[in-house]
Amino acid sequence: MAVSLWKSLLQTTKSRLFLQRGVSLYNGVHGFEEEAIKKKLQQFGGGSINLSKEDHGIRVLTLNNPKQMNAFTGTMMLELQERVTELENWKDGKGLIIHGAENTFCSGSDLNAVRAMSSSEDGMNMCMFMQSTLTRLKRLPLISVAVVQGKALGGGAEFTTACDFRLMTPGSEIRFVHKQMGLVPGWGGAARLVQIVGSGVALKLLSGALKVDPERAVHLGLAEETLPSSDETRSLEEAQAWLNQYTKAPAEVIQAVKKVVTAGRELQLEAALWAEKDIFGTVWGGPANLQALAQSTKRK
Ligand SMILES: CC[C@@H](C(=O)O)C(=O)SCCNC(=O)CCNC(=O)[C@H](O)C(C)(C)COP(=O)(O)OP(=O)(O)OC[C@H]1O[C@@H](n2cnc3c(N)ncnc32)[C@H](O)[C@@H]1OP(=O)(O)O
Repeated sequence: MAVSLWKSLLQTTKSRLFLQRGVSLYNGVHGFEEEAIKKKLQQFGGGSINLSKEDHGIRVLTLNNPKQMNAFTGTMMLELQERVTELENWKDGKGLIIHGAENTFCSGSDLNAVRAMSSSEDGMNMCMFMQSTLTRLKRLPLISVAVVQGKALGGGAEFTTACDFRLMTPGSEIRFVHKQMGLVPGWGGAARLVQIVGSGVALKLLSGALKVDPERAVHLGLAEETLPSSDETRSLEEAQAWLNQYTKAPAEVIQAVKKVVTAGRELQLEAALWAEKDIFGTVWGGPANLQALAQSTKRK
């Protein structure tokens, strides 16, 4: 009796904690010194992370540092955390498109910052900071899609895996170049890659630092499809049309859909079932549900 009570309390706590916004993956117990790393990252400026205005429940996040092929500077890492917080508080959101400025996705960490932060302490803190931000990004109750134009290298390749889906433009490539730098992914990219393509394919992509073109990415299940256009504006429009297929419903329904899928992916079965029950309770008898019940029983 006591064991089952304890177990059920643990499941509830896990499923409730999981649904909370803004929860960092790491804290002082893990040796994460968030304020110290923020101060350090502030020293490596350049570029920005821009978030467009809402358009039919969809916003566009742009990695904007074209002079360095959209490499992530320290201040871009800080701005990304701020934008994710903004998105967590976006009540009417349904979808998010992420792309890089000037027709390339992202060439990973800014190597100038990496060189200046080569101590183990800095490396671990940056790794925990980015893992935490990208985990929050992946858990957003929005359907997210990365539009890969040009190159997504190193941390850029990892970033694409923090989106629900990837669409690639002709001639683009995703490449986990970490091995060539004597590294492994540290932004959570390896763990997510295994979830997306399985451990065998992930092992090949990482150990071979393989260039993954759109055809191969679709074949491996890493990307959904190759967009027809490589032109920046047109490919964004095509991505928007692709995403529209999955966002045609009120925001609270789309958000609930994403939440049950995230729970199913991240929690153990019983905790996922608890979470699903809680999420189901937010839409049962809600406006969209009542409206659907009042209409025809035929699903077209
Ligand atoms: C911590 C490790 C890991 C992680 O976070 O998980 C990383 O991500 S480390 C970074 C991994 N990325 C790379 O190693 C890519 C390095 N860059 C390249 O291979 C090439 O630049 C390119 C992206 C293939 C583009 O080549 P090309 O079209 O020939 O352009 P240029 O090489 O002339 O680049 C233009 C300009 O951009 C600067 N650049 C590119 N990438 C970075 C970067 N990651 N950090 C800093 N700067 C970068 C490059 O130096 C050029 O600058 P200028 O010479 O001043 O014009």
